[in-house]
Amino acid sequence: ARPKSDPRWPSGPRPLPIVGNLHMLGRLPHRALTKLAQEYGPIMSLRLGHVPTIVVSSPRAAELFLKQYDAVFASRPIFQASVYMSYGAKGIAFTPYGDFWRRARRMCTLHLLTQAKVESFEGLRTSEIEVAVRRLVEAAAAREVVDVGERVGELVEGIVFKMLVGKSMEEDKRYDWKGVVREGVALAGAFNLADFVPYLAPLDLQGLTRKIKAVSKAADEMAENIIEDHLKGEDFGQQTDIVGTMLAIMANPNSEFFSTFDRENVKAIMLDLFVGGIDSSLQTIMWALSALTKHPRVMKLLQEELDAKIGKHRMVLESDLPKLAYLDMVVKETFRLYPVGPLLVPHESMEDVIVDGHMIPKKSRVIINFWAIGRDPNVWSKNAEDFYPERFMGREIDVRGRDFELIPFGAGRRGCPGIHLGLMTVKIVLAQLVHCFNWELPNGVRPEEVDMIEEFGLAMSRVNKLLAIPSYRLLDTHS
Ligand code: HEM
Repeated sequence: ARPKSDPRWPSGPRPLPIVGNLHMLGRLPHRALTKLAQEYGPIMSLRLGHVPTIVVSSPRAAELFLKQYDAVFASRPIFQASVYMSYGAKGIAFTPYGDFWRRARRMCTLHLLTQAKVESFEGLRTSEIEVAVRRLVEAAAAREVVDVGERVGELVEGIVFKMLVGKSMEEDKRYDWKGVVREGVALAGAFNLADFVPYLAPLDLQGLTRKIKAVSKAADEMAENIIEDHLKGEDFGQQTDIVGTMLAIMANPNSEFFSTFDRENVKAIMLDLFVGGIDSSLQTIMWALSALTKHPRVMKLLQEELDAKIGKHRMVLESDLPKLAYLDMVVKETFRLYPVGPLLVPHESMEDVIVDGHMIPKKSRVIINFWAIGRDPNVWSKNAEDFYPERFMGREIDVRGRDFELIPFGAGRRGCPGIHLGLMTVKIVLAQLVHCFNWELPNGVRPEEVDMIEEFGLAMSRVNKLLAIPSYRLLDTHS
């Protein structure tokens, strides 16, 4: 089908030969697409290279694509990154809809990423957080300027890695684990020309495919080692970490997942959990801390809530989290303004379908611009650009994919299966860092000067470091 010739194909900017509208995306595609949608509407069409693409930019339109017609749009396009990093799309996140994807995802939601499984790691989180807090107390005593991202990075990587594979990255000197995961995330999130103009793929003009191949080789060796270490472990079957649990389920003849997945599937699923699980939580915490540093009024209110509900004589416990209503609003406001997945992950249609009067052909790519929705004054009123957590007061708006004005985890069949883990990590780490420390800006930097400049990627991050001097604010033995 040549969508252009169908009058019901949604309107959009005129494509150029070969590149289509790719050249219009720039370094910050979520912003460029938001501007274009202001001209062409909440269901707009583009041609990215050769690929017919629909961009969705309002809550109502998102609900059509992710709820009403979710079954049609629940597939994913295959990217160069999925070919090499996921063994030909054998994982979850970048795997087209089908029987395999359904079973892999079912295993995650039934066994690996359940609320109960997430809660079972409370002890691990507590001890990792205590180590990080202790180190920060030392920095505080020395009035040290800390690179907040580095500290939070170590902490979150430590927690998630231990949960996934049962040990820390530092214990295993064979690889630069962090480097591999970080590079994998960066490459999986890049717009690769080869994904849009197939006949240019062999030229690899941006050099991305070469880099993808190199990092997948390292990731494969790492994954092989993790699997072997688990299978050889004397406690195989008793291991509680997520990879150990997965391998035990697959080896159990009574499990519905017995012999379902081959070695490459196991590695691909595992790598998806690394790529999906670490940076998303880490960058969300960084955006929240940056916004709080920039807005001392909000920081003060959050610390007052922590003081009132917990008191200055102890650290935050996970069981305190449900009592922290203002923290919940701060986290929602962070997701709204600084979503780590501003365009979620691309979807692909599995059949021709008419949505809201528009004919959308099979194999169209669908981009949900949640960044545009989060900043739309028609949805959030005139102060949409302000960091103002109070906007959620008394409003039943949830992040779990039910309320389409706030979908940082996506929604529907492809919505994030790691949502419990993500929310838990973000909330407990953020609460603890704000409860235990004041964060003062160094060298006379004023709060309003903290910049919020973003870099697009699979997990959108700050461009510049956040530097601050912690000072301990609890009245206990650490001081
Ligand atoms: C703050 C934390 C997180 C955020 C904001 C987040 C956000 C997202 C988003 C936006 C998507 C795509 C949804 C769509 O396409 O409609 C997604 C998918 C996914 N996420 Fe997360 N995520 C987070 C944490 C996690 C964690 C902790 C894990 C696992 C360890 C995880 C694993 C995945 C996987 C496997 C998918 C692919 C699902 C599929 O394609 O079926 N995420 N996430």
